[in-house]
Amino acid sequence: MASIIVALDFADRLEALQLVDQLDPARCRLKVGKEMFTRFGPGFVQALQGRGFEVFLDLKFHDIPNTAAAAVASAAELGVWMVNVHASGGRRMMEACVRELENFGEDRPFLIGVTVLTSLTDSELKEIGWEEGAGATVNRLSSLARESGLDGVVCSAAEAPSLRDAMGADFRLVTPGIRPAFAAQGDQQRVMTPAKAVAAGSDDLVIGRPITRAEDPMAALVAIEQELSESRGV
Ligand SMILES: O=c1ccn([C@@H]2O[C@H](COP(=O)(O)O)[C@@H](O)[C@H]2O)c(=O)[nH]1
Repeated sequence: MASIIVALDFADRLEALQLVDQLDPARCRLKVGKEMFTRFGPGFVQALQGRGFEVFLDLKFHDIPNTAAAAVASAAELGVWMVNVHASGGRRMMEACVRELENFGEDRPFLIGVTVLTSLTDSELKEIGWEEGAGATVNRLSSLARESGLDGVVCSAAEAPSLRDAMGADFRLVTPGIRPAFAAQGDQQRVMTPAKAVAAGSDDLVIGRPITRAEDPMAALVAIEQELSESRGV
């Protein structure tokens, strides 16, 4: 069954924790990204873990192999559930990260590769020299990530069906850019509703503002859970 990962992007630690304290670790995981980690550091991750949550540390490392591998090891020491690197950092960088995580045995976090940010369109990709467009680029970077030993990728749900076919069932597809019908698209470009994302083959739905910026965040989460149950015929 697909999981929900709530993206905590808050400038205020207390505001984030007020939301977290209404959530149930049995029903969702939490994502800490660049904003909150830069402001509040490992202590914030530990505060979430102390409340029983599994944490996806979404820092999207992209650096030379030695530096990226050391950063991933630091995340593993923090005991996070999942950590990520940019697949465009290349094979040697990803392989170095995988090797480093072998030191953590079965306690290691999942390591996934960011393919093409869900905020990017084909024309924006052309501007940075990625001429093939999102679909083909995501396929290519996902193959590289799998060959390098990663557990899965971050992609948009629009790319999930072809990746699921190509990569098989045990390659994790983590999809941000989830937009329920009631939510604004904002800066996201390659978006999909929760039910369609699951039908497309997503394993983990990363959902931020549709929940965190809703007038009633818990009602928004319940509506999303209901959409998912109905799509499963539950
Ligand atoms: O391609 C990517 C990679 C990461 N993200 C992150 O996911 C959340 C999405 O939040 P929303 O508020 O639901 O848009 C956010 O933290 C991003 O940094 C992504 O959106 N796309």
